[in-house]
Amino acid sequence: MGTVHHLDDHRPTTPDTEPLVTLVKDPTTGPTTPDAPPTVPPVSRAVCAARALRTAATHERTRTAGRFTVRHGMYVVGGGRIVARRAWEGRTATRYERMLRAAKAAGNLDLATEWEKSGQRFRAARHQRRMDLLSAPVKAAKGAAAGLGITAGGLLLLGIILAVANENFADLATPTLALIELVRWIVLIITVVWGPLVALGPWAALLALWGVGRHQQAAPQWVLPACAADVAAPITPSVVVTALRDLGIGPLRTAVKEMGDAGAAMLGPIRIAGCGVEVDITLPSGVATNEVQKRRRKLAENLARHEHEVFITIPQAARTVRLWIADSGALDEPLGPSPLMTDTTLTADYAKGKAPWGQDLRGDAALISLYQRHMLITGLSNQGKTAALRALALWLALDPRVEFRVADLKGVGDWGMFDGLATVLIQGPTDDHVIEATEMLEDLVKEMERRIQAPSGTVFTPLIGIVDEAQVAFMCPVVDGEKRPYGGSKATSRYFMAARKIHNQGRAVDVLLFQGTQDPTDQNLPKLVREGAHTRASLALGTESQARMALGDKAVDGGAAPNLLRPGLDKGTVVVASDGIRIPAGQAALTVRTHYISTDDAAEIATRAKSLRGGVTTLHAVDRGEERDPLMDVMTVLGDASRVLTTDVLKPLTALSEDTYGKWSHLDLKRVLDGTGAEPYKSHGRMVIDRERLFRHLANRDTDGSASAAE
Ligand SMILES: Nc1ncnc2c1ncn2[C@@H]1O[C@H](COP(=O)(O)OP(=O)(O)OP(=O)(O)O)[C@@H](O)[C@H]1O
Repeated sequence: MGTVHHLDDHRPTTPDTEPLVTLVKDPTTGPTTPDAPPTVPPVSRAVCAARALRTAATHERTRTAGRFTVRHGMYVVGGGRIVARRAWEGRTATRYERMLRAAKAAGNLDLATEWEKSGQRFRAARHQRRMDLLSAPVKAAKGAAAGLGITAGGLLLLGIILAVANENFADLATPTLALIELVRWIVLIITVVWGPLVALGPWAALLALWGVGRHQQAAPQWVLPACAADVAAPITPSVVVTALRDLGIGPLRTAVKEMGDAGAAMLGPIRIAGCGVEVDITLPSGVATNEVQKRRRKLAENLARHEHEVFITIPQAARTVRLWIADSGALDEPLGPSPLMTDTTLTADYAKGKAPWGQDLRGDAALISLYQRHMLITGLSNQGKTAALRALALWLALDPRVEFRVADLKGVGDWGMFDGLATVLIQGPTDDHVIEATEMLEDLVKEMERRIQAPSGTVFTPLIGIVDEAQVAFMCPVVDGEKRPYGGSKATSRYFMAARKIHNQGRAVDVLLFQGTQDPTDQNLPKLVREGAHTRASLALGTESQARMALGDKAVDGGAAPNLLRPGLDKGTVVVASDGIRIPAGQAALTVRTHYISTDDAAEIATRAKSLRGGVTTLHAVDRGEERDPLMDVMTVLGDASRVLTTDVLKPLTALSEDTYGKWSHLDLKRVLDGTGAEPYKSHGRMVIDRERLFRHLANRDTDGSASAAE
């Protein structure tokens, strides 16, 4: 009850009584009454003191001061260690042995032999010096005696000359006395400064050790100032070796420790490469290249970089990894405009030319050949997939021989500029659009088969089918009259089978398929379709398994990692696996920052492409022979009856046009009637169509049509 009472008691309390805390902390103190002054148990003071002590000890200023003290103390200790080691190494063969071990660990046997020989030479010279030392005292005594004799003789001679010159016999001893006076003065000076020298000497020595330690940053990492790990730290051999040592790979750590300063023997020259540097590292035996590859983030952080700023590839040389390390922040700089925009006279050559797509990380132009290669580009939503794919198509459009058939299953106008350039342009996300896109692909298959049967040697113009947002097609649930699904990846799936056929046989007759898809899964991008593309490119993706879907196992195992691109920040950066682009030997993929061509700029390029070719008439639906008006045909079939069963409509429709309605199902009927107000509905348990409603729709449609025509 005491607790409740105190909670409700609003009388002022002195700060050090802390009644509430005391009651809560120590329920054994018994109930308190409002009249009795609150008791202050001794434990609360102890708690307060401990708390104050802890606050003081953990305060940021205390910690900084502590780190400062430890750091500078450790500089002296570390400096002492370094000086001692240097002195020791100067007198012994340790240095040669260390270098020998380093060269052996790095697998460089020639260098090891060199160091071994140097060590032997050092030992032989040292032996000689020691032997010379045995006879040194006798030589020194002789030398001293001779020196003394010469000096005394010299002084005497000088005295004689002085005595003769001054005609004073006493001058004979003057030079000797002057020397004695000099010695006396020197002794006097030394006795005066000796005291302060002895007092200051140790401090000067400590200062020197501190200087050495500070220069070498010889203190534990946790006490070093933050700027020691400067974000923009330049990449030096010692930075790379330390980063490798601290990767957490046991044998690598041991090898680097054995090598000490000589760990840099593992590194090739550090070369400037675009907006970063590149260095090859020959790993010591016992360390596999993929062990380093797996630790990309740690390596990057050890190098004071972000993960996306370090690329690890495996070049041809055995046991070697190649690091490309970006200058801090350089990858976030925007890339200049595309040559398609800057050079208005640019034309393209499908067979021999290469599309200027962007720049690789080294800053070299990334040029890609599209000749006889199917293409697949994937990525998360809004990362620049359409722009990257469209940039390639726009370059191809500058070759007037190339024919395009485009289905954009998003349909918000990203491909609108291909109107008047492509022979087919389907734009929209509905099932109807998927059906049209499928038919477009099936037409490509027919054309491909026709070309395959043509006499050998026939030259074909390139025919490029482009399906953007192809995942919409694979996920389409609609089934045709023969119960064949448009979507899915079964042997009966129409889109899938058409894509497969083009993949299998289109290349040789220049019928190609370019597909763009989003956020790949096994369902929206079936395995066989993924693997049928010769050029596979990926923008930022969510996971490594998606990266494998996008680029294939080989590329990912070789270091391709679109899943490590940063969604939103790395827009337009693609990882490409293709034999159409120059990929450095031993690498499986290339990271390309693509030039961004906006929709407006794309329209400008498309206008130029259109001027290169005669007018192209673009079909917005695939031509299925005679043009029929399904609603009018349904109306005809309904005749005078006010309501007709849907089952009774299909047959007469087929009689009207076998070609158009022969394969129609109830679903097709429903599809054309959707949105008309005359959709089939249930009457007495069976689906019917109402004549009156359809009539009303047609009447309105015709009025609207003539009204808009009159405008
Ligand atoms: N190369 C690039 N460099 C910089 N920004 C780019 C680049 N490409 C695209 N972007 C930016 O990304 C946005 C999305 O581009 P785009 O429409 O091509 O993406 P997407 O992946 O096709 O998107 P979604 O498939 O979700 O529609 C663009 O509006 C543009 O701002």
